[in-house]
Amino acid sequence: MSLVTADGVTRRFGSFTAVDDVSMTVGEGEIVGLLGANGAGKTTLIKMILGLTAPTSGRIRLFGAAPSRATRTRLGYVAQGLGLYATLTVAENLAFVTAAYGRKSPPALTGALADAGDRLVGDIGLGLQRQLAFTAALAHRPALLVLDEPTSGVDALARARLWDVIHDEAERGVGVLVTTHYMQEAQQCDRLVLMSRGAAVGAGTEADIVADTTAVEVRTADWTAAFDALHRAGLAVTLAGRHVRVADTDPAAVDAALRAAGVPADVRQVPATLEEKMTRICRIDL
Ligand SMILES: Nc1ncnc2c1ncn2[C@@H]1O[C@H](COP(=O)(O)OP(=O)(O)OP(=O)(O)O)[C@@H](O)[C@H]1O
Repeated sequence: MSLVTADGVTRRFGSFTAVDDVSMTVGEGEIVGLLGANGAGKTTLIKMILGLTAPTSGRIRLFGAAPSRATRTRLGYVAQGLGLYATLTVAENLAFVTAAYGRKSPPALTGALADAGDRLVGDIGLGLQRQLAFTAALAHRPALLVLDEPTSGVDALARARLWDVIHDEAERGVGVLVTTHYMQEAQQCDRLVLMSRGAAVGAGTEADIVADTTAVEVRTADWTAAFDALHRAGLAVTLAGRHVRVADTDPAAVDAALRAAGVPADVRQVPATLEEKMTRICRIDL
């Protein structure tokens, strides 16, 4: 069953279109990633799915019905700003959220959160705050988890732990909608929706999205000179090990820039990575 269905959803703010005719679904046990540059419309789409903002046109269905107080009790939401109370303790925050969802007692705190139970949330680190926000969002056993940039600002280990929780929930049948800027996180999703300037410009698996997009790989003994020359030519150049890669261009343009700088190199067209596909889209956004 589809937990979320967005059907041709548009949201305007005055004459500005923040979300433009987006259709998407999230099914049971599915992790759907929402990707896009800052301002692409991800948070606005999430707010419409949660029922916090009404679409200007189009239709949202949450558990088969229009978003409402009733549907809201079946979802867990971790906002970008986490929505915790800095002047309450860890335990008090959890008790408060649990009560707000009408459950009698909060779940037992475990691990580092248990050790920090009596500390004010404002005094604990961001990694632990994010862990608490997850625990609070999951306390009432929601059928759908909506996560807006859930791991931004936390270290790699804490990020991996949070993703373990996300995968565990999905395995129990919970649907997950997650926005992220991290390509490694995007690769953990079952499906992706790419947003640019409010519109969904790509959808499907990573392979579906990258499709036949290509990048250029440069092999050379003098990769620092090659990187420098391509950067100065205004190309989207990155380093992958000692290989120089250039997104959103063709071999002829790269060859010309390298020749002009007098850097001998072997230039070839290769399949793009997801990140390079995103670079392409984000450059269009600028
Ligand atoms: N209430 C509002 N009034 C006017 N414009 C808004 C409002 N909310 C969002 N916008 C605009 O809509 C666009 C999309 O914003 P949104 O927050 O959805 O993007 P985003 O993809 O979530 O970006 P980010 O990753 O930075 O949060 C932005 O240009 C933003 O300024």
